[in-house]
Amino acid sequence: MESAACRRRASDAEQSSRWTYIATAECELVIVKEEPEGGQCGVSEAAVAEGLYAGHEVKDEVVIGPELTQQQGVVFSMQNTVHRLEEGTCRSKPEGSADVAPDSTHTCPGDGPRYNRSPEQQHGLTSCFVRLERLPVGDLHRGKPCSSMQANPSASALQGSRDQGQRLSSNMSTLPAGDQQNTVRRLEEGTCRSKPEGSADAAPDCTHTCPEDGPRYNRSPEQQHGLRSCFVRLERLPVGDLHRGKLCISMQANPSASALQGSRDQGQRLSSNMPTLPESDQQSAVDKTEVDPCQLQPAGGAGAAPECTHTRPGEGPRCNMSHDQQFQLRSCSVRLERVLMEDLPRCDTCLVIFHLTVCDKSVERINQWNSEKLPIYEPGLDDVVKRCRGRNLFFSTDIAKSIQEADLIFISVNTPTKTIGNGKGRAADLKYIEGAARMIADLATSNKIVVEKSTVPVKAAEIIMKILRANTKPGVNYQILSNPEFLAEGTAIVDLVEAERVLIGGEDTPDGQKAVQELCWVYEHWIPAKNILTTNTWSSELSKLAANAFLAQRISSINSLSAVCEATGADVSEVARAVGRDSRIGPKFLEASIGFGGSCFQKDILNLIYLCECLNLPEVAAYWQQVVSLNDYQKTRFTRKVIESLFNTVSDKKIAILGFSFKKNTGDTRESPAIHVCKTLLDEGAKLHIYDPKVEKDQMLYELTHPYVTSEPESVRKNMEIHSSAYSAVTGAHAIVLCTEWDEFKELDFKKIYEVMMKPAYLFDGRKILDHDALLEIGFHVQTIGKRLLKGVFYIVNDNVKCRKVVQLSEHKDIGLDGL
Ligand SMILES: NC(=O)c1ccc[n+]([C@@H]2O[C@H](COP(=O)([O-])OP(=O)(O)OC[C@H]3O[C@@H](n4cnc5c(N)ncnc54)[C@H](O)[C@@H]3O)[C@@H](O)[C@H]2O)c1
Ligand SMILES: O=c1ccn([C@@H]2O[C@H](COP(=O)(O)OP(=O)(O)O[C@H]3O[C@H](CO)[C@@H](O)[C@H](O)[C@H]3O)[C@@H](O)[C@H]2O)c(=O)[nH]1
Repeated sequence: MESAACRRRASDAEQSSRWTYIATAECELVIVKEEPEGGQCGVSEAAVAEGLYAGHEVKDEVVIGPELTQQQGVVFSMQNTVHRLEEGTCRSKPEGSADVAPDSTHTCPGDGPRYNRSPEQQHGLTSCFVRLERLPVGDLHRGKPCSSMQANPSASALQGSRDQGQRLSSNMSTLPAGDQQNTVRRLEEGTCRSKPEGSADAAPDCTHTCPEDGPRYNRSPEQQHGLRSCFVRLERLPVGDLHRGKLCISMQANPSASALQGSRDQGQRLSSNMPTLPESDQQSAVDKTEVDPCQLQPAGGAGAAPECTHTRPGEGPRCNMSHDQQFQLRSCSVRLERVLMEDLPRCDTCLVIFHLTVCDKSVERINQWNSEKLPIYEPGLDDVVKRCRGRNLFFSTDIAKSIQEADLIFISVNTPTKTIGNGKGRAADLKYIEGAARMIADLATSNKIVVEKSTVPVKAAEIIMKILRANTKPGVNYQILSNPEFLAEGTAIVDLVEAERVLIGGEDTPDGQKAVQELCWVYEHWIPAKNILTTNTWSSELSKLAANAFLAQRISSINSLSAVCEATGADVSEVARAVGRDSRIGPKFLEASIGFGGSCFQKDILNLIYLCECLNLPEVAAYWQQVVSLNDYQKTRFTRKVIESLFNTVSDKKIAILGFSFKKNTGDTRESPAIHVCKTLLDEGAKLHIYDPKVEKDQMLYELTHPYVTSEPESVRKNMEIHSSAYSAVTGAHAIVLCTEWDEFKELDFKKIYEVMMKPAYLFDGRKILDHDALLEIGFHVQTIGKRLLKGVFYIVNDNVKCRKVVQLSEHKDIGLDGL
């Protein structure tokens, strides 16, 4: 497929002409008007006239020359900004503007008159849409050319420039877009290895920590200060922010050249009213200002402006503001932000700039999302919700309103395995997807991009498409995209913020590709463009199922080998390490366990199997079926080992279960292998004492008394006890069965535990996380996955030499000193 940058240009070019920014090699930015039908892939006549493009010439008013390269990507990333401008502009009346524009072609929704603006006024406005943003985390370590950072645009260079934002990024433009962020890192960490003008020679006392060789140069604080501006990056504002009409008042002001003169740190200058706030609050300040800029009564401001012509409803009086005050407000509304190095790894900005409303038809869930105790446990999630809820993140059951207001709608509803009817036990139940699509069709009143986020069988987007397009209202168009989610529970935030890849599939039509680019643009706020893959819709849907199938297949493969290890004396961890060292195989997802769990793997492979059966591909279906069957075998094999080791009966024995969630760092119990273990032991008459750091009591009861698990829920309730600590769960137990790899289990005092258990004390480590030698030494009988453990007995040979005699632990007999 052609590059995203090029496609974006091409799709932009299909629309009417618009403004764009072009950077010159001399670190100047010029605004030119782009004439798509004349230019090739975005080069305009004006740009050629400016001498910006070697090899391009104008013939008969048509630009002839080579296709633009990726280098211009950043330039194009600003186009939407500008585009918006022209599209909606503000409804405030700019000074000196004509009255209500009779010929206004503005398409911004909502009421109120619009005003003609002279090109100059529009130019002034463009700077409003510019936003300085800190740079995404992922790209920081590459150490690309420093030379572009030397330039510290002088005050005079800024004079007369109305669009300071552009100025600031002026020296970036000579680098390919993708590399500009790397530049930034160099700056602060090591500074540059290029010799800045007027600097001392290689710094003897250089304390720079930047790795790699080459001399470094001292920079005066001034030079360093100057460099700071390099951290600033221009970005267009997100779609969601643009229709709200919040920015109007603050956009009138166009700070004068003199206001800029003498400022070395334009970034700060632009956000001049921010530094007085604690840094962490600067963004909220921006929001607050946006919420109601017009009603601010600035210190020293005149009273309500009598001639105020703002027409937005529901607003109080507006205040006259001095030029300076306006300048301050302006920078607020525009959200010019200083780039703070310490912010970089956190990616707050990307959470702040989009307005998200999460809707669920479950009132209970939404209430939980709006409460202090969120409905799920996920590391880091509380912080994110706390920071964003009520600002740009909202949880609501008002689905109608949310659908009507949104530009993009993500369908993220559940897609469980069917439990009845055709395809029962394998096919995905798409009733929730269908329900969501019908709701959108009923409620939408404007164009929507509908994004299929749920994991679905191939061709599910067609169902959504059919429903939406069969119910389309006049003036409402839909584009349907597939954008599967690859995050894993327990690491969800990191997986989202630093996604290795984002996959977007769309229709291969101009409108489809335009929608794809809109979504790409959203992700590009924090994901490097090279990590965003675009495909057709069906490839995207299938890739999600395939990814999960591959991951699960690796686990089943290593689990199958764990059985071989136990039978032969090989150690599955060593085998996994050796095999995973082959870069073609890789080390991840080779951890043998009691079997994979979670709401996705089994469901999605079954889904794939069903698809293969429907496509009359029985051999392929059988291949993937084996991954699930092996997983069942592994769970059964482990539980059987527990029972056999305990003299083949667990009836009335007290068994402590450590861990109930399907993996560590989540409270999710869906398809947890612990359920299988517990069910089997309960069926055998055991008394279970369960502890999990994050799973609630009710959730365990729900899972173990579910009709799929037992026909005697009362008996289950009687035979299980849920504990709030591992120590209380193990007291008096015959055996411990560790089902989840929670880190805290590694820290337990097993000597203490051994003391309070029945003897012989058995421990079954289903996750291979404990120190088995130490446990054996304490006296435990230990069994684990993929390794035959030897019971060792130490005895004193002389004063300080310890010798260990090993005895195989296969015969279920307690081995004391007499047995040696
Ligand atoms: N959980 C994960 O880690 C994960 C990761 C990747 C992909 N996925 C996929 O994402 C989808 C959702 O997974 P989940 O774990 O969040 O499921 P979930 O069951 O926890 O949540 C789905 C929510 O959708 C709500 N819902 C259903 N129909 C609705 C409608 N018409 N309107 C509003 N709300 C509706 C339900 O009330 C429920 O709260 C699934 O397809 C899953 O395969 C999940
Ligand atoms: O080497 C391994 C890795 C995992 N597991 C187990 O496999 C299950 C699934 O783990 P993981 O994949 O880490 O968690 P999920 O949240 O289920 O995430 C999977 O399922 C999601 C939903 O589709 C996808 O988005 C993710 O990419 C995919 O990893 C858990 O029981 C793990 O204990 C192992 O037994 N051995």
